[in-house]
Amino acid sequence: MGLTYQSCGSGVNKEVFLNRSSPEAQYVIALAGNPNTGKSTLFNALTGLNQHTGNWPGKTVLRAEGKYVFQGLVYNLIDLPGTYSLLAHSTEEQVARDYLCFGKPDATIVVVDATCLERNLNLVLQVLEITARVVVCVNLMDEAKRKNIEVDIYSLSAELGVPVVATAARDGMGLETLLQTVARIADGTIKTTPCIVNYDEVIEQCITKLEPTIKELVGEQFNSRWLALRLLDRDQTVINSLKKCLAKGTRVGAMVGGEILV
Ligand SMILES: Nc1nc2c(ncn2[C@@H]2O[C@H](COP(=O)(O)OP(=O)(O)OP(=O)(O)O)[C@@H](O)[C@H]2O)c(=O)[nH]1
Ligand SMILES: [Mg+2]
Repeated sequence: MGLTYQSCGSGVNKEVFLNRSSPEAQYVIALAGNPNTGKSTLFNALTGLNQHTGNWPGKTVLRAEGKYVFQGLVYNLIDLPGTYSLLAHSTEEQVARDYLCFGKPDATIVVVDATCLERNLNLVLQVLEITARVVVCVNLMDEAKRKNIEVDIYSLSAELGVPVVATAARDGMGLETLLQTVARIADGTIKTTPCIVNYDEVIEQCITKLEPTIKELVGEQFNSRWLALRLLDRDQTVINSLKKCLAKGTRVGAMVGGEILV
């Protein structure tokens, strides 16, 4: 839709085109979710920046970065493009997926739409396959209320094995609780037990065979189960990103020698 550096305005971080990690930040937090769930609205509310928002999908094309301070600590917040999956069928999906896997954020907020939870939970499960450091943010609670939709936050949290927080980002509702929860995930106070998809026996056997070799190659820094699944998919884009990451020996998303890794 022709989103350009100029059209993004001064609020959007230049990181969309040039990655600039805030050196004083203690933690890096990623914002993921389906298109149109309010990620950029949340990003703007927390950072005071002006990332593109609107009620059409696909506004955030590449990732943007800002920061916020909570209880004296600085958090770098990364607004990822909206995606329905992380299987890298599009640039947006690849940007989001690579950031979650190779950028190794300290916590990931998955923003879901309270009015169509079922569709959104597919992505939540995919994110949980990559990282356990997740907070699910059930946004648009005001819309859900208007439509008489009730969301059982406690049961959802119990089923997913990660904290779930209800918000209406446009009105600032629930943001304090969200920040508290994200802080506790980032500093390791909250340990999650994410719901992991179990595949057919033959696939699980292949994962078991592949994982030790992957761990030998990448150590504990990346999720070997998820990498095994992608290798079984023969996903060349993951292999390419992993090669880049290992060659640079650092987080994807970091600026190395003037080059952006994703
Ligand atoms: N009613 C209501 N509307 C919201 C809320 N949060 C966001 N919106 C609206 O939802 C629309 C989409 O919000 P965005 O923040 O652009 O969504 P996004 O997830 O960044 O979308 P993509 O960048 O396309 O992935 C905008 O019109 C927002 O004003 C909320 O809590 N309640
Ligand atoms: Mg957006």
